[in-house]
Amino acid sequence: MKILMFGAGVISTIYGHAFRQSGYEVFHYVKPNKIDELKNGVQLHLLDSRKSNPHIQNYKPLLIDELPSLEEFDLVVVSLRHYQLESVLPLLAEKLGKADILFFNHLWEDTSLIEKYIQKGQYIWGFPNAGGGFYHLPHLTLKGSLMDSIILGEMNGDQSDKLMRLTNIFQQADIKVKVQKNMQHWLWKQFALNAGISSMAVKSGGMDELLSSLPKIRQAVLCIREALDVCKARGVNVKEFPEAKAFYLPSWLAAIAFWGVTMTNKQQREIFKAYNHMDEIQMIYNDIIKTAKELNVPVPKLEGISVEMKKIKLDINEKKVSQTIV
Ligand SMILES: NC(=O)C1=CN([C@@H]2O[C@H](COP(=O)(O)OP(=O)(O)OC[C@H]3O[C@@H](n4cnc5c(N)ncnc54)[C@H](OP(=O)(O)O)[C@@H]3O)[C@@H](O)[C@H]2O)C=CC1
Ligand SMILES: CC(C)(CO)C(=O)C(=O)O
Repeated sequence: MKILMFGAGVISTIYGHAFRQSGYEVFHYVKPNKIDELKNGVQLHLLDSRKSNPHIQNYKPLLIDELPSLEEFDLVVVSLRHYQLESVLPLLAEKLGKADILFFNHLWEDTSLIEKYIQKGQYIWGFPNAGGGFYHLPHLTLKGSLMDSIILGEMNGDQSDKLMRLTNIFQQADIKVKVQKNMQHWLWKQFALNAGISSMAVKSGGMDELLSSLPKIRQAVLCIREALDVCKARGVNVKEFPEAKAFYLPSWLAAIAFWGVTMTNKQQREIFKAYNHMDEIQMIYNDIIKTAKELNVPVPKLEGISVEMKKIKLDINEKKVSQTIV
């Protein structure tokens, strides 16, 4: 089995490593300037819910800086920040041939963006149940978690052969697949959850500060509800997703439940704490606010964070985590 990971970001590295562990031949297509940065590999500090011990290991990705024909591969995984997608679509389309692509990231547009370049039947969407961030300690280190399941679904809800084939590939790496019938709505809902949580983390001065304060978590719950209102205005029945429905409990109860999850699920807590893409947080926030304006959805709590969001520059979490694991 030959797999191409587009890039060597957090998600591509975590799953590239998991695929290699299960015997697949994994290549990472990276920009030329990354070859030198990655030549000594990446030190992984991963909580892996498939195993009892944390995973501490050096991963040396096989790197290529020229994209070959994608038909050579059994699976092509593209996991980028949502706002990077558009810039890579022409290149992917040029190299695609008869191959299929798994997009494995957030999406806030609709799929017409993708279909300007890639036909409906040639891609599928998934979402990782993993995450974290890179730290220079000074060796390049990826701190985060890998859970034992992912989300996957055809945009039209079909149980296609492609879906089955991809499910098998993940299952052989001990990763279960939870199939979503309405992937577009699932992705919008997920984007809204991210917007609410990560913008309140910024407002709180960091994820630790947020997760250790019930009043702040309650504010995050209220922000999430506003972001979910934007999804509702796009026609999403948010209550059909249990992880979103929980935020409609009375706000203190929802806050306690959320805090409880982060206390008991140490992998999820680690993802929240190690995640450090401050510019992505800013873009997700800006996108939610923009759509709220377009659709006339009031989002006063989120708008109340605009000053802090504009000031985002430095990576607060990076400093904290580096102190704890060196
Ligand atoms: N990190 C996390 O905890 C989680 C992330 N996600 C989602 O998964 C998606 C991916 O996230 P993540 O892996 O963290 O993001 P990263 O920024 O770590 O990874 C994206 C990678 O793609 C590379 N890239 C971008 N454009 C190109 C290009 N033209 N050619 C080659 N490489 C390119 C980037 O390289 P460069 O940096 O050089 O531009 C970067 O290494 C996002 O939607 C994110 O929200 C979901 C759950 C958790
Ligand atoms: C960890 C988090 C919230 C990024 O912080 C995420 O899981 C997501 O992007 O949906």
